[in-house]
Amino acid sequence: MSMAVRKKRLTTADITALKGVRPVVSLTAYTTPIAKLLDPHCDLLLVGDSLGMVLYGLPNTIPVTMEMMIAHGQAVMRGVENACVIVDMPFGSYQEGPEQAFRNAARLMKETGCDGVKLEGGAEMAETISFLTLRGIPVMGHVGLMPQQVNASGGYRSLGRTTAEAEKIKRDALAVGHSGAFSMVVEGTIEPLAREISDDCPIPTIGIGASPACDGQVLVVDDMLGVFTDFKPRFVKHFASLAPVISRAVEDYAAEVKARSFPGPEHTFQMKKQPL
Ligand SMILES: Nc1nc(=O)c2c([nH]1)NC[C@@H]1CN(c3ccc(C(=O)N[C@@H](CCC(=O)O)C(=O)O)cc3)CN21
Ligand SMILES: CC(C)C(=O)C(=O)O
Ligand SMILES: [Mg+2]
Repeated sequence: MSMAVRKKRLTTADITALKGVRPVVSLTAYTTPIAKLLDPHCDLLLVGDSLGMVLYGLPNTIPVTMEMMIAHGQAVMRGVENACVIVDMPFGSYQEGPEQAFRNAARLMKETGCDGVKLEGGAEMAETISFLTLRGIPVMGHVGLMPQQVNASGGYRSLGRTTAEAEKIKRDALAVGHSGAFSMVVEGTIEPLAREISDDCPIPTIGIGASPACDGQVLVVDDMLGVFTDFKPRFVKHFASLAPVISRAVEDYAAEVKARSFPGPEHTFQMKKQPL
């Protein structure tokens, strides 16, 4: 007798348990077909608010809404059977305090079926992270370069080069690390600082522009595939260059339409052959 066995998706607890075992593999995902392609190879898929810049052409992540995060969270959930799925809380949906954060995080969980949420912030967010985790919402932290602070920090630059800056980020990481968060993103920090944080925090650090010293890595999928090319930060590696592939395909299509060589007979419907 054989039973159909379905392997269960990774939980946030499974991600935490990977610390000290092997690096956590993570990428962003925003759509069902891309989630299906990434799912077998990734431990964690992040529905990042970077979708505002990557999918919607916005100048930064500030205008991203709950409705956008819910729509794309639902799309990604339809494509996964292995990876843990985390949805970014957008700017303005959690900074007022723990109650506002819980209300919006619960909405993301209920309406998408995701495994947890991510929010940006250091020591000032530790109380909010504890409030959510104690009430059943797994939270991923995000310290170092925090893109939702772009209007306060005046741009996207790597951090931790001065001792004052490094000490603040260290304090932030430790506060998040002891707040109940299951894991945290460390973004845009120098290697020695990322190593110290990873050594001293009890939860996995997932780096982006934060060196190989982290307990895992994450990249924006459109960056690593070479689809999104408006800017290329130093930390991005193009594992493929799809932009020119897409351009060439569209160029060929345009030429064939103009030449009437597409659609061909194999793409064309005809009347059934009738008996004479
Ligand atoms: N497509 C995309 N990829 C990302 O990694 C990403 C987003 N969008 N949107 C949200 C934030 C913004 N991020 C960014 C954007 C630009 C740089 C950048 O241009 N960095 C330069 C300068 C670094 C410095 O001055 O220290 C670099 O060369 O890395 C870094 C992070 C990271 N996140
Ligand atoms: C790159 C990750 C960490 C992120 O926050 C995003 O994609 O929005
Ligand atoms: Mg984000």
